[in-house]
Amino acid sequence: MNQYDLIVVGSGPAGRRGAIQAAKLGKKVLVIEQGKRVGGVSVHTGTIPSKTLRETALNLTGWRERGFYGRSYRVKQEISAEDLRRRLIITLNHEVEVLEHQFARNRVQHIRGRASFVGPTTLEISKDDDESMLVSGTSILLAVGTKPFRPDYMPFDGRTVVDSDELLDIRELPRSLVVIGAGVIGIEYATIFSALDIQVTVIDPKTTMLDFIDREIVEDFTYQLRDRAMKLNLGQKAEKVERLDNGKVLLTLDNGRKITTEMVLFAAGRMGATDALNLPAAGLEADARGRLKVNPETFQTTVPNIYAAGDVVGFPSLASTSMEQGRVAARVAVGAIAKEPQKYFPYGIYAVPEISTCGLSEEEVKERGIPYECGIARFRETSRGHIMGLDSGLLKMIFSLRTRRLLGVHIIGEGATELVHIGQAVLNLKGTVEYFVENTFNYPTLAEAYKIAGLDAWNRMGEIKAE
Ligand SMILES: Cc1cc2nc3c(=O)[nH]c(=O)nc-3n(C[C@H](O)[C@H](O)[C@H](O)COP(=O)(O)OP(=O)(O)OC[C@H]3O[C@@H](n4cnc5c(N)ncnc54)[C@H](O)[C@@H]3O)c2cc1C
Ligand SMILES: NC(=O)c1ccc[n+]([C@@H]2O[C@H](COP(=O)([O-])OP(=O)(O)OC[C@H]3O[C@@H](n4cnc5c(N)ncnc54)[C@H](O)[C@@H]3O)[C@@H](O)[C@H]2O)c1
Repeated sequence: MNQYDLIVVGSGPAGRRGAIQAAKLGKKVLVIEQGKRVGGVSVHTGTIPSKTLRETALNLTGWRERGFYGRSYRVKQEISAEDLRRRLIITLNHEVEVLEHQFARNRVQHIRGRASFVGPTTLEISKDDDESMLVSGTSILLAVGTKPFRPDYMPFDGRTVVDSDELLDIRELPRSLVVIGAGVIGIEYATIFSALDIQVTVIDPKTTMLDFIDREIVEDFTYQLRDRAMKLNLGQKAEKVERLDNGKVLLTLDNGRKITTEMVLFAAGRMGATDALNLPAAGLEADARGRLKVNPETFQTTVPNIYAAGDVVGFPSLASTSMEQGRVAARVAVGAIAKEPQKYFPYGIYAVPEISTCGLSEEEVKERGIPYECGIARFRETSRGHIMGLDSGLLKMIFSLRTRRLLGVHIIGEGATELVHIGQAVLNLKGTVEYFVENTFNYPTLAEAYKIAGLDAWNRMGEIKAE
């Protein structure tokens, strides 16, 4: 039986970062991945495909130029599923190639197969050809991620009623789409398909959406979605979903309303992918959603030599945070020093328009009883915004009146997910409103919105700290 310093199960963001970190520290590392190619959900069915689809949709529709040429402007008149898939395949191939090369040059060994525990230090790898082998690791990092929640009552067929994995394989674009679940996945896909001029309806039993985002940003977002005729049925439940003989799908809502659509995307959460791991053999147990409990600083599970990182440990379930968790877990696992991560990480929602946020929302600041002031800039106030033809976009910053420090930055509009990092740096470096007032920003840029929002807050804050 081959013996390794660290065995990593899963090659998504957490697994690959963890594996490479341990290899850089001179350790003998094995990655076990059941998928045909390395990369995990992030590369094959999650982050990268959805963001590629978004970019392709925006390019082919000419979305970014519509501020100048009107809503009917299109770069390509008839956009097909094949148009979207073509670019997806090229992007994914590049991603996999880079990963395989990283594994090879760092001497990370990689075996394709499904891992399950035989004991706390031993895993069995089952391969496609029914062969299996045993491997042993001083430490084991579980980076198995999640899979879509697929309840029995949903008549999935991979064609007209699909989950977010199956959506990437559709052969034809529907003329209408109902999205069940107004979480991040549901909202991102709903707005991407709406940008393709597909009639989109979103249904969610909750009366609000994206609750972790500043309300003012969500209100602006909601206004923009309604303005382009997307239907948001919040506080409503799809009680019955039936496939009809004519190929369409009929939904009956709890208020009696009926909706007929060509396609349903069910995006109501994800489950930890722990069912195949035979956890009891290692002395571990997952919760009802398949997730593992870890020490949030070391990512150690209740079994000392077994670590878990990424989506399988729950919130925040992002590729970005998963990478960092995997790196920290691997360092602890092989006995290296691991610093605590910085307090504030950004959240990017790649909807159309995109949203990004870092730090406290206005609601959270109020809840904590911190006296505060907000500064707001609209992209249409910036020269760059004029050049780009932007008629929407908003940057909001919240400052403490006691310390003058930045508490949160919230952005909606073009480039939000890139722009947020300026705010993130100021937050983590404990900067104040003066940073934005006293520094010169490139001109014309969208980043100038920081200056405008900083001045907006500063004008109302005065120059003296509140008691
Ligand atoms: C549609 C969608 C869009 C997203 N967009 C974003 C985004 O824009 N930004 C962002 O930061 N995050 C995004 N995410 C979240 C992001 O994809 C995840 O946070 C990230 O992939 C989690 O990484 P991970 O390493 O935990 O596991 P995963 O990427 O889920 O990878 C786990 C891997 O483990 C393998 N595996 C599981 N069990 C076994 C086993 N028993 N044996 C061997 N291999 C196994 C799986 O095959 C898989 O390849 C998105 C997710 C989805 C679904
Ligand atoms: N840009 C990004 O960073 C990004 C993008 C996509 C996904 N993700 C990550 O993926 C994870 C999963 O996203 P998600 O959107 O699937 O889950 P989620 O848990 O965020 O949202 C699920 C939504 O479905 C609703 N819902 C729950 N059960 C339902 C039911 N039975 N019927 C109808 N609606 C129901 C909930 O009210 C909720 O609004 C998130 O934690 C997110 O962090 C991140």
